[in-house]
Amino acid sequence: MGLLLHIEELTKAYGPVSVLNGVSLTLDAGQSLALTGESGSGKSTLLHLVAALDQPDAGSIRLDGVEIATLDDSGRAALRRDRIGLVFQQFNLIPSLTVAQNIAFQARLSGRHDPARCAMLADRLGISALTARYPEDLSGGQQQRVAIARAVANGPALILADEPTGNLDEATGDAVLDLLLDLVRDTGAALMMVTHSTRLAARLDRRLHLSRGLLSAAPLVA
Ligand SMILES: Nc1ncnc2c1ncn2[C@@H]1O[C@H](COP(=O)(O)OP(=O)(O)OP(=O)(O)O)[C@@H](O)[C@H]1O
Repeated sequence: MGLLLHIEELTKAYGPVSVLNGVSLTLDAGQSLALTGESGSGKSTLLHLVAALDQPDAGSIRLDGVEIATLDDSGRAALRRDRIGLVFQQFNLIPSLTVAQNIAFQARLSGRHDPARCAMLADRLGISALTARYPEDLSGGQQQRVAIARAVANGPALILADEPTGNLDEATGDAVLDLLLDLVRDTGAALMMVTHSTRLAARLDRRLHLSRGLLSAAPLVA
C-alpha cells in the first residue's frame, strides 16, 4: 500500500517553549504506528497538527500528497470530516444526542452514514446496549468507546488516536485495540496512536518515541 502521511521537519513552539524541533515521519496506508513519550513531550501537539487543528511554525504535513498548510479553513474541515478519524483525550460527545446519534454524527455530515457499520462498531466496542442513552449517563470508559465508534464510523483513511485506551481496563483496552487493528487490516486505514502502554505499543507495526522535540525508534520493551 502507498504512502499516506508524509511529515517533514515539523517545528512548533508555544511562546518560548519549543515543543517539536524537527519531527519527520512517514506512514503508509494499512500501517499502524505507536507514539510514545513522557507527559508533556508533545504527542498531542503532533496529533493536533496532523489533524489540521493547529498550524506548525515550520515544516510540512502531506496527506495523500496534499500539503495541509495550503488548505483554507473549509478545506481543513473537509479533511477532518472525510479523511481523518479523531479520538482525543477529551471525548467531545454531544450531550443532547444519544449514543447512537453521536456515533453516526460525523458519518452523517460526510454523507456516509451506514447504520449496519454503526451497529457493528457498537457491538465490537461493547456499547450496543447503551445506544439509546445520553453521554452524561455513561462512565468515562463507555464515553471513550462511543468516541472511538464515532471516529471510525465513516471509514477514515487516517485514524489519529490519543490514548484511546486510557480510561479502560486491560481487557476492554485490548478489545479496543483489536478493533482498531482490524479496521487497519480490513479498510487499509493508517493508525497513529499515542499510548503509554509498551504492551499495547508492541502490537502495532511501528513504534516511535518523542523526546526533546524529536522522534526516535522506540525500543520494544521500555
Ligand atoms: N495551547 C498551548 N499553549 C501553550 N502551551 C501548550 C499548549 N498546548 C500544549 N502546550 C505545552 O506543550 C507541551 C506539549 O504538550 P502536549 O499536550 O503535546 O504533550 P503530550 O506529550 O501529549 O502530554 P500528555 O502525555 O500529558 O498528554 C507541554 O509542555 C504543554 O504544556
